[in-house]
Amino acid sequence: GTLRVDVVTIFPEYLEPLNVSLVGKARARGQLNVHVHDLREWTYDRHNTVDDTPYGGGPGMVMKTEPWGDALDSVLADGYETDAHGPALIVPTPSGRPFTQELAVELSERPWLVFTPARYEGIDRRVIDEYATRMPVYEVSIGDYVLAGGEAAVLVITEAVARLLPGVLGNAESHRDDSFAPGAMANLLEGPVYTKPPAWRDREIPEVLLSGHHGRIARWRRDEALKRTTANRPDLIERCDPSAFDKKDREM
Ligand SMILES: COC(=O)c1ccnc(N)c1
Repeated sequence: GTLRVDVVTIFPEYLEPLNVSLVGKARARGQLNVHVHDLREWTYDRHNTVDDTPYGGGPGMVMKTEPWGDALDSVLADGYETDAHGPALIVPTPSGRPFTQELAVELSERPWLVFTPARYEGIDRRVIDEYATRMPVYEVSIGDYVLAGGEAAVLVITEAVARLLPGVLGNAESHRDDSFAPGAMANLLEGPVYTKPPAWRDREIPEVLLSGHHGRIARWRRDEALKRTTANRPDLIERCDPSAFDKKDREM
């Protein structure tokens, strides 16, 4: 089915990239419906105020409840079930759960994602509490760093989810060997890749890749993946399951 994505933001122009490339094609094919809403449409004062100083003091500003409540009620007014077929609220925040390929898969199986990117200091907690009574709320971080707003995270999450939709990625198989994809490659980074020409500036292709020997090629790729994971992500190494590779090799 079609995935519906709604984004409520004070920077609608930031989401323009969702109209191009992979996500743009998925939209054109009707696999994805993206609606971007300007939060300021739901402000009624002269300055279109969306934030205010934090109770309890402290730096920065917090986004106010009323504009969000009116905006989300309007977005959800299209009617929705409150079960697995209904919308989920996705709140990008540095204090959220880590966004992973596994979470991307989980979100890609839902019919409707409503994103509420906010400024760094966040949205008044009562907004999340209010909508958590009607739908699943995913507070999601795309990494251990702080952004000025959550819009870039919406682009990241939407792209990671959209490419998993059936038919959106040309080669359906390419999910299987993704870094982090479940199965033998779970928790392993992909190794080096090569294509024509066979020689470039005196640099040639590893012989094994030209051998046509699929078993040796798979083993070489596994070893290269293990090398790269050890180098770049030692935290993943103890989680990966090399025995799964042996099974895969035996199949070869
Ligand atoms: C304002 O949002 C953020 O700064 C943010 C959102 C999601 N992930 C992050 N690492 C930061």
